[in-house]
Amino acid sequence: MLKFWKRKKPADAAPAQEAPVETAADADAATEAAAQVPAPEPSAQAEPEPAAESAAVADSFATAPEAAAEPPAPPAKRSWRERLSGSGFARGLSSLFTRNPALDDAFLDELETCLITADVGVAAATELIEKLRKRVDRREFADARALLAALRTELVQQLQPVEKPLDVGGRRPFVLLMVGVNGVGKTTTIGKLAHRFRGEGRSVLLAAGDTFRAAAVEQLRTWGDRNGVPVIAQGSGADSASVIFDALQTARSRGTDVLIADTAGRLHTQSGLMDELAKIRRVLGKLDADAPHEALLVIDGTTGQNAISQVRQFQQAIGVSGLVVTKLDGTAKGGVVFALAREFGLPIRYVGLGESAEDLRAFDAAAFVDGLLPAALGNG
Ligand SMILES: Nc1nc2c(ncn2[C@@H]2O[C@H](COP(=O)(O)OP(=O)(O)OP(=O)(O)O)[C@@H](O)[C@H]2O)c(=O)[nH]1
Repeated sequence: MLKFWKRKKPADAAPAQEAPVETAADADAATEAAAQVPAPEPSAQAEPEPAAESAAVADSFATAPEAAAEPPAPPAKRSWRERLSGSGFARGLSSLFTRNPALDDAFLDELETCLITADVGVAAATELIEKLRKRVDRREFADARALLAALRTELVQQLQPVEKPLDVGGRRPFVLLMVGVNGVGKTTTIGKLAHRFRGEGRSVLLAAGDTFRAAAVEQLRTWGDRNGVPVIAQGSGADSASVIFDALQTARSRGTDVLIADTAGRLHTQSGLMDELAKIRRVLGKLDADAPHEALLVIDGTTGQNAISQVRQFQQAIGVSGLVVTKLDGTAKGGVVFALAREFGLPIRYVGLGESAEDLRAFDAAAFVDGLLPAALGNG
């Protein structure tokens, strides 16, 4: 899980088998990789100590300085298609189009089933297929390749409204609250985000607000140490809102750019834990009426349509302002991204395409769709 923190020699870091640049998605990957060269951050020791800081907090800071001197080198980055080609969506479409099908009703029905099976959602899939069916009836497509190009355009158009990158530059500290159900990849995403923001030359502070799971604080500390990022913690069993409040006070006194607060994973049906999120928002509001500036809900991309009810419940509890969809590599079907976009229109800030730091990508609608579609016909 921690493999992305291992430092690589420059020769090792070069992409040994990088696919040739073939789409906007891949070109973007290269640009992002270049932008990820970490900039050094002033040592945490050199900053003034905050006035009121708990012993646990001071202890957390003591672990950071050495790592801060040597930020991790950027590892090789793989293309969106490489990461997404194993998804149910990509495999389904690929097997459908590679036999160069005739454009008849049976084919359109199969395509519709393929989209529904890939978690796009029944309403979205039906609507899309009906649009294509009308165009097939008007004989607009010469062959399956032409239809695939039209499908690509439709899919990109569906996702473009939610392609809204997160700008953490407007506030200082910019407070990011991470929420989500158990095991979706929240803590991993925090590690990746810390790495990303450090790479942009920003100072970062982590708040160990997951006081429910004993190992969570240690997990966060490990990532903090590796990235030269201090962690505010009070040990397990502490009040999550109090830890995050402490952290915001510290971030303000230190002039930190970004505060990322972890919270315990919770089932969206656990009302007590959902109430805790509302409390965190209230408590933060005492220091900064607008905090958190982003409430990021992390969704496991393999979850399927259950993701919809998760968003609904977290929306009610805390007011989600952005989404991260993780684990879209591997067994994820991929279509849930379209279902989420259609249902909520919430910005999809990032997607997780793997376990390494560079696999957390700023969401890019065209790159994502190109990664799902068969290369041989439409966009190879
Ligand atoms: N393949 C893949 N695995 C991921 C991705 N993001 C996270 N994971 C893995 O998902 C697992 C769970 O991640 P955590 O970060 O511990 O999840 P969490 O949401 O913090 O868990 P709780 O604290 O129990 O709520 C880990 O094995 C991660 O490596 C991703 O984008 N792709």
